[in-house]
Amino acid sequence: AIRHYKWDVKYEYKSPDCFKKLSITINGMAPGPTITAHQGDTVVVEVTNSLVTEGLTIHWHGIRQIGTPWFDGTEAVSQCPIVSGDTFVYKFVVDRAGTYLYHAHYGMQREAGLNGMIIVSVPKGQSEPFVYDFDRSILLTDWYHKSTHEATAGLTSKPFVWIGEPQSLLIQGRGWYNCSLVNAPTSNTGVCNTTNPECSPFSMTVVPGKTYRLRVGSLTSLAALSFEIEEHNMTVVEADGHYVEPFTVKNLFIYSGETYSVLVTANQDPSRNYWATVNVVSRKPSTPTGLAIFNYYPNPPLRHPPTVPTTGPMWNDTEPRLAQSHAIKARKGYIIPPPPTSDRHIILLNTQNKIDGYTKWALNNVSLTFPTTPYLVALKEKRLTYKLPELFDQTPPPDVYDWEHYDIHNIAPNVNATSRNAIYRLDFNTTVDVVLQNANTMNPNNSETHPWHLHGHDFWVLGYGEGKFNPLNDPKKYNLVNPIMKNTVPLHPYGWTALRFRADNPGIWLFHCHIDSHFLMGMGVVFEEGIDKVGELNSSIMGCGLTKNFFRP
Ligand SMILES: O=C1O[C@H]([C@@H](O)CO)C(O)=C1O
Repeated sequence: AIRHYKWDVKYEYKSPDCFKKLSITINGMAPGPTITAHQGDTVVVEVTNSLVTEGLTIHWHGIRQIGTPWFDGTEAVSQCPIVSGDTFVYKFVVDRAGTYLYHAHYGMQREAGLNGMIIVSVPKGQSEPFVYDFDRSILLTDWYHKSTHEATAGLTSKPFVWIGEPQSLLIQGRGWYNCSLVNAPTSNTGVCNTTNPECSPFSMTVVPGKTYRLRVGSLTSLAALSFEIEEHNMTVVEADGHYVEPFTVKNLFIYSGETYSVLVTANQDPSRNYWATVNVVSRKPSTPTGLAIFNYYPNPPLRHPPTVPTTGPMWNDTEPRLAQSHAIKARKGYIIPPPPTSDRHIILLNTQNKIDGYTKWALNNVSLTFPTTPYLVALKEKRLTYKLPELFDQTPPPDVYDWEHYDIHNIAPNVNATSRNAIYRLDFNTTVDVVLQNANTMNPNNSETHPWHLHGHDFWVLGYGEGKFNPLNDPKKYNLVNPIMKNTVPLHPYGWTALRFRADNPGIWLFHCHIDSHFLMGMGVVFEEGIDKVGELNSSIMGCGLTKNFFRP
C-alpha cells in the first residue's frame, strides 16, 4: 500500500517546557506526526518548506533507502536543500518492520524540533515473537532555550563558544522548566509560564494488568539518557528494528538516534500514578529530570504520583551503560549471521582538535566538511563527473591511525588535523569492518559518549571494549554468533566499538556522531559504494523550482 503524507514545515512559537521559543513544526506539531505503515509499504511525504529564510531536508533514520539513495534526505550528500517555498516529494519503501525515526538533516534544525517517529508493523497476518496488549510510543528529546542559530554561531566562531547543556528534557515533546530561573523580565509570563497547558506533562494511560509494547526513541541533540518507569521493570525486545534476545532492566540507557521496544506490564498498585523519568548520563548533568506520568486507569491522567521522581543512575558510571551494550544480542530464531571475515578494516580515532583556531572533531585527524554539490550528484551526474577534482577532495582519508603510539588517555595533542571533504570509497559487495576508537578530549580526564549512526545500512555490532583497540588481538573476541544489527551504536568513554557491514547498497552514505553539534564540528565520514549501480538520479534532488528539469535525462 501507499502511505501518503503532506507536510508543511515552518517556524512557530511553542512552549514545550513552558518557555516560549521559535520551534520548527510540521503541520503545526512538534514532534511531527508519527508515520505508520506496514512492512513493504511505500511512504510518500510531500514536504513544503515554509521556513522562509532557510533550506530544509528530512532524513528517514533507519530506513535503508535500497534503490532510492536520492531520498535519504541528507543535505550535501544525497540532495540539494529544499529551498524556501519549494515542495519536495520523498518516496521510499519501508522494507522492515520496526521502530524508526525521522528528523531534519540540514544545519542544526533537528535541535529546533523537527523530528518524529516511523512505526512499521509486520505484514498483516504475520506475528511477532512476543506478546503485548497495546502498542505505544514515546520520543525523547532535549531542548535549548537559545535558538539553533545562536548555537551554530558559537560553534563556528573563534574563539569557540560551547552551547552548554540543554535547559530541559522532553518526553513526547513535553517538559517543564522552572520559570523562576528565567532572567528578567520575570514578570513577563508571555515568555515563561508554568501554567501553560502546552507544558503539562505527557501522560500515558495504562489499564491495570495489561502489557504494553512501549517504543522509545531518542533524538536528543546532545544528551545521553537513562529512562525509567518507577516501580516497573522493562523487558527489551527490539532495538533499531531488530528483535533482541529479551533481557530485563530497571532503567534503559538510550542514545540519540537509537530506538528500543520494551514490554511493560501494569502490575503495580493501581490506585496511584507513577513517574516515568529521563535523566542525563555521561555528561555532568545540569538539566533537570524530564517527567511524564504513567497513569493507571481510571486515576486522573495528570494527578502527580505521591513520590519524589528518581534522578537516575550516577552520570559518570560508565559500567552499567557498557553492561547494557554487551547485553543486546540478536534474538534466537532471528539471528542474521555476519560474514565470518571482512575485506577492509577501518579504525577511526575520535578526537577533538583545534584546526586554524576553530574547535573541531576529527576522525584519524580529518574533520569532515561538505562540498556544495551533493556527493551523489557529483559522482553520478554525467554533466559533472568530469569536473570531480573541482567538486571535492579526491584523496581518500586514512583507514587507520598510528594506534601503536597514540595515547588515548591523554589530552589530544592536536597535531596536523585538517578539515577536508574527502570520502571513503568501498568496493561494492565487500564486507567492511569499522572500529570506532574513543580518546580523551582537549579537556583533562574527559572522554565523551558518541552515538554513531550509519545511513543506508544496518551493521552488526561485533563488540565493545575498554581502552585502546588492538587490531592484532581484539578481533579474536568479536561476537560472530549472535550479534545484534543496529543503525546507531554508542562509543563509550575511553573505549572502542567494532562494527561490520556489507557494502551492498549503491549510494553515498554518511556515518556520523548523532550529537548535532559534534556533527557540525566535523564528526563524520562519508562512504561511497556501487555508485555505478545507482539508477538514474531523481532530478528533484538537483536545484530548485524548474531548474531541476535541466537535469532530466
Ligand atoms: O564538543 C564539545 O565541546 C565542548 C567542550 O569540550 C569545549 O571545551 C563539549 O563539552 C563538547 O562535547
